[in-house]
Amino acid sequence: MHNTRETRRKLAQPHRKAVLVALLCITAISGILFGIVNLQRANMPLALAELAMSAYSLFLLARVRRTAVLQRWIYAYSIPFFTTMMFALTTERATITVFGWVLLIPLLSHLLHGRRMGLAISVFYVGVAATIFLVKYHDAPALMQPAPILNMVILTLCLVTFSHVYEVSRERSELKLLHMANTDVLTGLNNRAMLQDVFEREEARARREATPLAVVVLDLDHFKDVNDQHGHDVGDQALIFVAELIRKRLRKTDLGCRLGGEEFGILLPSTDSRQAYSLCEDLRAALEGHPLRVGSIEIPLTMSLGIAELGADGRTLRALLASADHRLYEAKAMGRNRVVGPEQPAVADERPAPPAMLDT
Ligand SMILES: Nc1nc2c(ncn2[C@@H]2O[C@H](COP(=O)(O)OP(=O)(O)OP(=O)(O)O)[C@@H](O)[C@H]2O)c(=O)[nH]1
Repeated sequence: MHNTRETRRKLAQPHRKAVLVALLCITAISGILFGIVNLQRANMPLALAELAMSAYSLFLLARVRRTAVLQRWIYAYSIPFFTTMMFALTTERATITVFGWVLLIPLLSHLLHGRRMGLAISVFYVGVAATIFLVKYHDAPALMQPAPILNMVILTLCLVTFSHVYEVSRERSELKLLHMANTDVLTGLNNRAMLQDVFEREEARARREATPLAVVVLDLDHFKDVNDQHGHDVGDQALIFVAELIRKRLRKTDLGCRLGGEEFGILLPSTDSRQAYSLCEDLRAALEGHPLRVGSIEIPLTMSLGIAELGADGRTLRALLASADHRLYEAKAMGRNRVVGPEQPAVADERPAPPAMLDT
């Protein structure tokens, strides 16, 4: 249920903001300096464009610090900035050194727009700059030699490539770190931090769309005995086995996680407590019917489950986990290997107690 595109955007936001703020400060100062120099050289169109870019940067600087729509302001800055650069290249009095600024485009566009849009913007503006260069200097024999042209082409290609590789690798590393921060190392399920994140999003959606949402807490019965009788490694295998069972049974929109120890949590969007009960019963019966096999031994396992529903049991994850946990302990108290939900209070039933070997 993880939206990678949205996650990438969120992860990149602080970097992009920092780069944009730094750039706006540099543009505001250098716009004034170049504006003054070009006024003295009587290059009015360029001087005015530079002073206007400087004033615009100051205006954006006041906006971007608190904006919730950073990407729009990034476009609002980068496109006029790169276009002004192209305009500067076309002016009669611009010296050849102005083309040096073009080398900034691949770096800035990747830092501001990410790998895809950054590459597209780089290729477009570098292409425009190359065209201006050829139109302007096609009859300058000193420049139209293979060596200077090769220098410029290779230097530009290097900058486009390095900026792109850097951005791709930064994105991958951040996604990997985020995945590690949200994953339980032993079982590969999500952890409590991820449950909190997803709960906030799903609770807002449930409120907006008036749909139900259920939270389940489940705990292995007499798990201490598994560790004591078969060792900690086998206990770990049992946890992985149960995690796999949960993973297989859940929909893509559900979220299974390990809360800690032998306790697991499940978030079920668009699911009321009756539907959650049926899923929990399936899980309970599946574990009861499939003992863990380690070599030639079979280790019977059972679980107890408690269900809470958004609204009736509270609106925060803490309140829902507390209700589900409370019902889980009712299930334990009633003999274990059972499900207790708001609609199905704990009552003793005819189901056999968990395997005797684990009851020792
Ligand atoms: N192998 C393994 N054991 C763990 C892990 N985390 C917690 N445990 C063990 O899980 C056991 C939990 O024991 P208890 O809290 O007494 O619960 P229980 O034996 O399942 O009893 P009930 O919950 O009352 O049915 C302890 O022995 C912990 O050491 C883990 O990551 N791996």
